[in-house]
Amino acid sequence: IVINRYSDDQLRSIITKMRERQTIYREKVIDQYASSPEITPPVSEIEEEKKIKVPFKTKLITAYWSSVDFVLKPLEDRMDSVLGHTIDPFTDRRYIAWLSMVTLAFNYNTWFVTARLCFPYHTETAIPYWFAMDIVADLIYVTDAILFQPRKQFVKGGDIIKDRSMTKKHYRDSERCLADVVSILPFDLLYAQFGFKSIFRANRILKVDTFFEFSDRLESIMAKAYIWRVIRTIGYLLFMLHLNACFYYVASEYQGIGKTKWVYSGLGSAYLRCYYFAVRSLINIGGLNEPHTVFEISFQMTNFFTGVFVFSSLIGQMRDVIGAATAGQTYFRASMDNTVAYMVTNHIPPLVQNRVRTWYTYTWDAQGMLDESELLDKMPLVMRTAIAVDINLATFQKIDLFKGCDQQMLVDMLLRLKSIIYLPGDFVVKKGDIGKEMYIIKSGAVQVVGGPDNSIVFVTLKAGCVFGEISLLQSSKDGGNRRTANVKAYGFANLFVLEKKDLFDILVHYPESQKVLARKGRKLMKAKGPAAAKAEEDKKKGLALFGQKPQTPKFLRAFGGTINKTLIDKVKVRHAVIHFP
Ligand SMILES: Nc1nc2c(ncn2[C@@H]2O[C@@H]3COP(=O)(O)O[C@H]3[C@H]2O)c(=O)[nH]1
Repeated sequence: IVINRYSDDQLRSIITKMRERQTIYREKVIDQYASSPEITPPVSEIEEEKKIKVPFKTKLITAYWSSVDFVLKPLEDRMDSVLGHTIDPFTDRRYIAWLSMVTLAFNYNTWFVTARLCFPYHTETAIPYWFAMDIVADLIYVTDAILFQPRKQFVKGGDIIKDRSMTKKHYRDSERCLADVVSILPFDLLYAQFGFKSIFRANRILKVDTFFEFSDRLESIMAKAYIWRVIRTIGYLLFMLHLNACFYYVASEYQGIGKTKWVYSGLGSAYLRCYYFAVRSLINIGGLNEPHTVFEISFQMTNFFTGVFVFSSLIGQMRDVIGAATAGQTYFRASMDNTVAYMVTNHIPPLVQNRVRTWYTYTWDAQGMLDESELLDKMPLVMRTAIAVDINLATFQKIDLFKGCDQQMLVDMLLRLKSIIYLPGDFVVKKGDIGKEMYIIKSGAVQVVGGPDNSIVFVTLKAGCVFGEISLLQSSKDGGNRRTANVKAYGFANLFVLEKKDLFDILVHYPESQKVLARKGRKLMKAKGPAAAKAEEDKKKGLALFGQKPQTPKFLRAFGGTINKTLIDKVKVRHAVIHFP
């Protein structure tokens, strides 16, 4: 019975919405990371049915992991206090240290499994040692698979998953886990049937992913990552030679050791001699005994081809790594060479050329690059801010001019700074010029100079001081925006430049700071502006010794302006020559 059509419709729509919402919440309960309802359509019935039907294989795997958990849970819980609930694989140094251990174990397996397979290294006396070392390597593998890998945090849909059950599940579902499990399968048990043979340990090589992970992490934390890259490439080269030495020994055994001139003679250290053969043969050095049999010729030819293709590409890779590491230096050299060539073509005076060269060399030595901003521009704002704040905020907070200004304004300013280097004696600011930027001294010093030939030094400003702010903070009315003094670099001066346009762009957003700076600007103008600067100049020249010009006495004035003037001029001359009391 419908009493009111409208209210009936409303109620029905509410019920439908409630049902939909219930479905979504149910879905969220099953998977807490499911996307929001606006994006994900409600789960259809068929999909839900699919979820319910768990295949036998999945059931088996779940049962397997449950039993593993049952056995390992006490150990895992105990290790929580040492390793933490989960591990951040990107920043946790302990994890990187652990990866180095696993890499060591992996390398032990990779190099020795092959060597032991080909060379007669399984002697009665050596077997116990091999056995002991194998066990140590296996323990490292197992520890990694049980305690470290399942703890590794991962990123899902932008979220860092730190929940242990999730990290464990993520690892267990990954191919890495499959490789890890296969790599620790104890085929060694077959020793009982077939004897002590390293072939049963060949599956240990499947843990190669850990080696690559270690390599990536190491690169990301090293200041000079190219050093590791070169070492790694050399490692690949040595391993190729090692494999070749192994093949050569097997080939020699196949032909009969010492049977022909080409094969290994059986004298001295087998490994060393075979490695020596591999080096000469793969690097195409030559000077080897000529192969005679078809087998020997084929082997040798394959070696030469491998040497040409594989070795040349590895050596090329090494050149790339070193090239990338010195790219900055190459760019600097090219820039300097081009500038010098340009100056020579345009007959620039040698003095200027020398200054330009000095600037290039000093800039490179001081900051390791020509333009820092080029590098920072590529970064997201938040990173640039972090770097700028870290390097310069403390210095900025100490600057008197900015005291009382908004902190955020200072941060905004830091982001607009440009670094620039002046050579000794360079004029940074010239009196009377329009002030379009202000400077903060990063390192070195500048001098405010004046008088004839700029020989009077009013003040020397050091690292952390600001200059060029007076004209910047004045309006262009009445020439207030003109530089009030000359400022010269004393030694090499590394400065930050803040352009007027940038400063005013920032100040628009900080009216309070704008007022503070305007007030300080007026004060500075009074204290150091043209009038004050003139007085200071006079003082430095020595004229200020006599203080203010005294008023002409009344009775002298009575004698007339001319006498008065002559008298005073005479007095001035005497003052200038002798120290008049
Ligand atoms: N006129 C003057 N300028 C000074 C003095 N000490 C430092 N300076 C700086 O020298 C700068 C010259 O250019 P600005 O006038 O823009 O700003 C000036 C000040 O920042 C001083 O005693 N007098």
